[in-house]
Amino acid sequence: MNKDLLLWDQTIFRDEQYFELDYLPENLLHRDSQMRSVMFSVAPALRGATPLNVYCRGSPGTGKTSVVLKVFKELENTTQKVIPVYINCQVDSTRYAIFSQIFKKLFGYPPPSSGISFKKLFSQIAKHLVEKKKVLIVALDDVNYLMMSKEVNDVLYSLLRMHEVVPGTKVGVIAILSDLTLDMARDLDPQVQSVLLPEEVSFPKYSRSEIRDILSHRVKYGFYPNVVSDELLELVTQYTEETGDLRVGINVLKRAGLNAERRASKIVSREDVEKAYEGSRYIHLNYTVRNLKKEEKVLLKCIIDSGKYEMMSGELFECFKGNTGLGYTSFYEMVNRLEGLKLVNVDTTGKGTRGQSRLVSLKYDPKEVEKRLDI
Ligand SMILES: Nc1ncnc2c1ncn2[C@@H]1O[C@H](COP(=O)(O)OP(=O)(O)OP(=O)(O)O)[C@@H](O)[C@H]1O
Repeated sequence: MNKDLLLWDQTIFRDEQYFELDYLPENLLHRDSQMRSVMFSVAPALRGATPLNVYCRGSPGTGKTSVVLKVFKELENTTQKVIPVYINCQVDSTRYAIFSQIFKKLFGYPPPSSGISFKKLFSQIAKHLVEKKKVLIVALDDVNYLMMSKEVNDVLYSLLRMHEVVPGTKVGVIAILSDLTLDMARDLDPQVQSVLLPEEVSFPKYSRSEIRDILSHRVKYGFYPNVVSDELLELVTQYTEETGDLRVGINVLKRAGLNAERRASKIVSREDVEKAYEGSRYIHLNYTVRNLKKEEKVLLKCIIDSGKYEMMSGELFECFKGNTGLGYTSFYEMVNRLEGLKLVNVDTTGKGTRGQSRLVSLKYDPKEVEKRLDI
């Protein structure tokens, strides 16, 4: 028997949980200052006072959710006075749904399925907080989903002015935003802004060496020794840096490991990684396309329909204008945003005025983009 081959009951994974996307690492590398800032803002709650509100801002896969969940875990381990509630706004995207989740966390069961009015839901939550002397902290992850539906003002207003309706309630909000074209300071009603006044915590993209550090940690604990060479770790790092999203690297490692196992190999090969990347790179595409505005999708569709997968920006603008009725400023902003999201490349070597002769090209296979556009 070839001893280099894996037996059917053997595995190269020491612990597969290190490659799960919801795995919360014990140590969040390179996010000390963000951890400190969020902890500092919520610290007043430990003393029974109202915490500062926080606004975490950064592109996808830069550790925002992980930092907030880590702080929540610490809070729950430290005190009974604070009730942290994590809301995924993509799932719970209305004020009623969000308050139902808060109710469930406070009481341990959901509000009656027969349905109660929002007013009643609100007052039961507030009453409970006052009676039990608890401070409520609500994390609104992917708050852009509330901003698109304009629900955000109602949600924040209800949370942050709860103390005016029911004196004695203490509530803090942590808003997490990964759509960098939106801005809480600009896109909220002035009345809401005047009560939110958040501490902004920014999450820059990880540098190449930071990505390498984080991924090598996963390799060390997730695989047995020598399964992934340094050279291949570098390749995965490079792929991850191209999308700027750590999820891609983590998923490439997992898939590459599975590819190796399928070949009954005890080590991961370059082909295993390259094949894995073909699947994993679309994680970023799925996430970003889903969050685009309709007009941005139209812009991508114009490039796809041209059949060339790249277009001069003047020509692209004509198509965009024809389909949306929007002007050049919106177009210019959207192209920049799509570039920032790493969906298109913009070649700025052209000589035209106001960037009219920039070459805009798709970074992904047009067929893969089109499948996800949903317009
Ligand atoms: N500093 C870090 N150390 C270790 N793992 C990390 C770190 N930052 C992020 N990760 C991992 O990367 C993945 C994405 O992180 P996370 O969900 O926190 O990012 P995010 O900024 O909230 O993304 P999004 O905006 O897309 O929701 C997770 O699997 C997480 O475990």
